[in-house]
Amino acid sequence: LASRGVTVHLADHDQAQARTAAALGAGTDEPPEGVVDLCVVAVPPAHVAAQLADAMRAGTARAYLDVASVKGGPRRELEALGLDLTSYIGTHPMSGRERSGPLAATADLFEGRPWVLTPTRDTDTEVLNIALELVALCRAVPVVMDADAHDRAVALVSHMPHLVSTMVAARLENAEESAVRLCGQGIRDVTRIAGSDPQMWIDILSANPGPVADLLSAVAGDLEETVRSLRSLQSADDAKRHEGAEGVEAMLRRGNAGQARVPGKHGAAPAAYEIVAVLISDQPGELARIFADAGAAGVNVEDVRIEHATGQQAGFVQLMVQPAAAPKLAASLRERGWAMRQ
Ligand SMILES: NC(=O)c1ccc[n+]([C@@H]2O[C@H](COP(=O)([O-])OP(=O)(O)OC[C@H]3O[C@@H](n4cnc5c(N)ncnc54)[C@H](O)[C@@H]3O)[C@@H](O)[C@H]2O)c1
Ligand SMILES: O=C(O)C(=O)C[C@]1(C(=O)O)C=C[C@@H](O)C=C1
Repeated sequence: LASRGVTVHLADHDQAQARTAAALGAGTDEPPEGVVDLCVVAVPPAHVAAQLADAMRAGTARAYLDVASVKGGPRRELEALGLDLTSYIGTHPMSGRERSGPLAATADLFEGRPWVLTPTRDTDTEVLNIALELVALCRAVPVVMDADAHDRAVALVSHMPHLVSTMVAARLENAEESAVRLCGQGIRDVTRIAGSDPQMWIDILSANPGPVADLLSAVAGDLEETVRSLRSLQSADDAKRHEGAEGVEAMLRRGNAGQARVPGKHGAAPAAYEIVAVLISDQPGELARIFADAGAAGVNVEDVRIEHATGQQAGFVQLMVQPAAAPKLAASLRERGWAMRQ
């Protein structure tokens, strides 16, 4: 917001956090002089209602919103406090980090991501419009939903996956070092969010336990079925092994079908890009150089992933490009001296 010319006043119960955010260019930690247009509350879900109530009673802003990961609970808490909620709208940007605090923040975090807005019949149109302006300034994609429908949806796409990631990561806790050192990109993808703050997630899960328990129980059913198939694969009997393989294959194919439904950039269907993998060293400026060389080759890089090699000052950059452009890009980069993965 600050980079788009909005005056942002930062406040936090831990002053050092607001000061750090201000030092990073996110705004000022000085309080505003008068009433502001919009008050954005971004505190752990259990504190949202109290924080909003304080701001509303102090007449801080013309409109109020929160960004908590759950919507039904905070709304009901606010209603119980007897506040006038015409100036409030509950929202949730569907993008985040597994680390907390201003040092983990990035200015482009919400670009192209859904941002849920949960207006009710009581919400002022002016307040909804201010929220839409915020979403547009952050270059996110607004999605209007009912608060409880939102909570059921995020149980499926965020809360249950968080627990499954956590359980996979938990298997590593006491694993042999000789096994853990082999961690590749697959397990990094599956476990990244398991590094999140447990207190924040206790708040989130406490506000949405039923839908998450139902989904986890369905996952437990799939786990049991897959264990049965794998046990059949261990059998000496051909027919049983065949049955086991069919069971595992059916599970893997269901996974393919679900994964294909995960939206790509800007909510569009995932594009089928070709990957051009280039070896880079951990030197400053390597990425900039490779992007400049891709640009010089006249190829648009659609997406990028970086794979770090354990214990080495090197890694692979996966440049995702339109399939037709991949051979041209690979040839041009090779010509400019880059080492490519075949
Ligand atoms: N991290 C994510 O992935 C993500 C994504 C979308 C929404 N959210 C939601 O955003 C909110 C903030 O999450 P975050 O990841 O930015 O956390 P964070 O830990 O980075 O920031 C929370 C801040 O709130 C402050 N704080 C805590 N209690 C407070 C209180 N009572 N009064 C004032 N300040 C208080 C903390 O000092 C901290 O600076 C949460 O409601 C979370 O559910 C998080
Ligand atoms: O990618 C992350 O690190 C997240 O925290 C992401 C994520 C998610 O599940 O997508 C987690 C919780 C938030 O409510 C919104 C986003």
